[in-house]
Amino acid sequence: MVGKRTDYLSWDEYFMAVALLSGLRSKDPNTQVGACVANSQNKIVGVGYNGFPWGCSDDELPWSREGNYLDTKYPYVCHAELNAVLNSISYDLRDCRIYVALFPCNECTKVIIQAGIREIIYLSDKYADTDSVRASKIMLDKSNTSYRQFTPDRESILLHFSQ
Ligand SMILES: O=c1[nH]c(=O)n([C@H]2C[C@H](O)[C@@H](COP(=O)(O)O)O2)cc1CO
Ligand SMILES: [Zn+2]
Repeated sequence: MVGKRTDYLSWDEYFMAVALLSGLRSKDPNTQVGACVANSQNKIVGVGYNGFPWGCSDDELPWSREGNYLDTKYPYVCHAELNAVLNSISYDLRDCRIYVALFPCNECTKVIIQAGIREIIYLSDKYADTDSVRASKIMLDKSNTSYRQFTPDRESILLHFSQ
């Protein structure tokens, strides 16, 4: 009897990889964030990445990090998590999980909690020492929304377009 493949992706690896793949769509030159929402049946119900709102051209708005506020990306960019929730095919995200490349900021955390998402699985926590992420954790703890860091069992996943 031929047994099953053994190196198939786990659900966590699969959804995190979809989040990272989505992040590759981002035009942000500094930080590309992707997010993937999966429901309790392990179906993907929303994906997103950081980018400017509909109709706001990437060629007309700045991707700068520094300078006058209005000349930076910060007031304009929609975060990956917000887009994943807004792009969702399901209105009700109760009991879903969200996979994100970067720990959610406080504004996305509000969106995640209000949408009813019950768990955040993140890869990087590079802004852990900011008040935004501290506020996220305060709100997540109070609302009993769990979060855990994704610990990969493999270094990378390779995709080949030529078979
Ligand atoms: O949770 C997040 N989700 C998300 O999409 N982002 C986006 C906004 C910006 O485009 C970029 C952060 O830019 P920077 O690392 O250069 O400050 O990542 C940032 C965060 C956390 O700050
Ligand atoms: Zn955010």
